[in-house]
Amino acid sequence: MSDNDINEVEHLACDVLVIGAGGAGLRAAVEARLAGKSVIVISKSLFGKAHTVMAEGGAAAAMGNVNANDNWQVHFRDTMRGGKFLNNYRMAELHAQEAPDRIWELETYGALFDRTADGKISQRNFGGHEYPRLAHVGDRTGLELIRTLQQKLVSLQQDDEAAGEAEDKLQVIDETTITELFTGGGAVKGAFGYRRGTGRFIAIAAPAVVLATGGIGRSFKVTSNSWEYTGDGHALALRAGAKLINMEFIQFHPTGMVWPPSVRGILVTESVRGDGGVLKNSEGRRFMFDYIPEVFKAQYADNPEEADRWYTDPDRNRRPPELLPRDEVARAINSEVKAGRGTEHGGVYLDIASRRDPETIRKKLPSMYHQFKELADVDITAEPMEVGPTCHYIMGGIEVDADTTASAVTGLFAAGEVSGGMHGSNRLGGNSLSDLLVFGKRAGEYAAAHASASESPKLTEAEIAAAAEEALRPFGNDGENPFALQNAMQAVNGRLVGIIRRAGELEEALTELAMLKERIANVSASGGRAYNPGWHLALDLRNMYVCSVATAMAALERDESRGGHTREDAPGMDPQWRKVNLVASLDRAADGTEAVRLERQPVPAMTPELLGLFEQTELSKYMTPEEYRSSTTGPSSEES
Ligand SMILES: Cc1cc2nc3c(=O)[nH]c(=O)nc-3n(C[C@H](O)[C@H](O)[C@H](O)COP(=O)(O)OP(=O)(O)OC[C@H]3O[C@@H](n4cnc5c(N)ncnc54)[C@H](O)[C@@H]3O)c2cc1C
Repeated sequence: MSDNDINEVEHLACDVLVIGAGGAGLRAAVEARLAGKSVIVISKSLFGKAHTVMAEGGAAAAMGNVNANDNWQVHFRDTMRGGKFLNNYRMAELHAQEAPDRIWELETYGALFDRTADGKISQRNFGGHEYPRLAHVGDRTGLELIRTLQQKLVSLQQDDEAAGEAEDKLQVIDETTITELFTGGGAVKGAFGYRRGTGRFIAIAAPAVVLATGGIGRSFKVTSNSWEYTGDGHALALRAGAKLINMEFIQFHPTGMVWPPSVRGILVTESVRGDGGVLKNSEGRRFMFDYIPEVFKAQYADNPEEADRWYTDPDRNRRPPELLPRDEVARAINSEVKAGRGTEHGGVYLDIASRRDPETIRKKLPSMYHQFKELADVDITAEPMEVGPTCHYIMGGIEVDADTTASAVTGLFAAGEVSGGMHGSNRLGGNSLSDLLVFGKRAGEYAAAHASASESPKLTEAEIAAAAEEALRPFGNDGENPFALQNAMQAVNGRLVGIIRRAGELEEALTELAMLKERIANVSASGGRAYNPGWHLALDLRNMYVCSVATAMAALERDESRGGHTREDAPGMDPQWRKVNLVASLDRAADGTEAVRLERQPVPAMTPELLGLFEQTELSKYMTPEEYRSSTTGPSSEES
């Protein structure tokens, strides 16, 4: 394409437009194409570079390969406990029921998981999961998942070619960022964006759009997330009229690298603890025994001997407290560092060297071995790692119907990390890869069905011109540099909306964010449109901003502590708050200014059958008596 084409908008159309080429987007695309629809998949980064590719530990699915006692009911229970019972129970139920099929199906697409001695898919232990449950490929599971789904896409394209399809029925357009969704009459009708390499605009008409854009981690400085995670899908959905739920719940993974500064935040997989690693403070104390909360006391060992026996005899011993859900471990590390028992660089020690032999460590954790060797000059087979909490995942996201993944906007679906509800207040490790497979498939299926029942929409020149004008606005501004503004926003979030929160600080955060609003509206970009990261960030900033405001507002409103939301001034869970979802929407004034609105919405009540999977004594720790008394008296006999 010559530079002369730069001002010509590229026009495309399809039945199902999938925004995002991570696991959720690719799984949705496969399903929509299998349903006979024409599909376009858009990816902000290079194809194959999505967040999913970074996933290390594995995908949780109750296949029962390593412990035959596992089944969907146990997985459901673990997921609800991990989310502190704020989960959309129907999503958690579908997820637990369908995850095994989604994993087995991946094998039929060509995935090669690690095996047990008797040839089944191997499953590893992870925090909050009662049994070994994570199907994995060493510590590079996401890479295999993406490789497999990409291969499936290529095979579908080859099928189309062999069938003599004149048109390209399954297109992948990478290095292209969507900046607007087009809507009309309460329905989505397409999207607008730019090709990063050239700056040329692209407009795609589609009656069904699946958002699969991942998370918001780049709003924080210390994060395991890559540059793409600027909350684009969350913000696009809000602007289109959809709602976000429970944006206050952000997962700070307990173990990110803390040293050297250039790699601070990069993830240290939970598999290190799943495979025997323990956390120690600067006094050499294995401190997690001091932090087992009341609600988990029955399931976690209170002494090192029992904890260590669990690795070889899980049926007769309780789990090590290093494998508590992530929110608990992150808070414990934070407390140790605050109490002055941290390491030189402000973390704690994660020690696998003294617990497993070097060969086992290198075999089970090859990426971790190389990561520490190359980035920190630390040999994890001989010395402990220094680790600390890092912003990792957002549990909040687009409010969707559990079965169909439909948002409040007709034709707009969402799956994967960008959607909310499934994980409640805290996600268990491994439950994201299975979530994106289960709900990615459902999104593709229901988006295809919606497209079948819809007319092909038309985009007007006026709405395309308006989207182009908005995208070019930073070039006409005389404001600040986008990188400086991103730093400022990250500083506010890290300092005032981080792992431990207080009402006064959240109010301060909202005031400081409000002051940033004007500056972000006036952010400027210079240079040309081809490969211009300053311009790209200038456009991302307004998305990060709106997500940050939704998070701070919800964090201020929820004056209790639950999962990924800890209020120092409101410690402990409140059963009344367990019944509340905080729902954010966007009000738009005539002059185009946006304001986030927050409302309380009741959490749907669990069915008696699902309530019956829990002991009433356990439910009483989370629920009001009226709620848990409607349940029967404990786990059904279906389970062993
Ligand atoms: C280091 C690391 C390790 C992890 N390990 C595990 C694990 O072991 N198990 C587990 O279950 N979870 C793990 N997670 C979490 C999990 O990987 C993610 O939550 C999950 O992969 C998200 O998948 P997704 O399909 O929703 O989105 P992603 O994989 O994040 O993909 C998002 C896609 O959207 C595109 N996109 C974003 N914005 C736009 C836009 N405006 N226009 C066009 N495209 C856009 C991106 O380019 C990308 O293609 C890990 C996360 C990290 C960071």
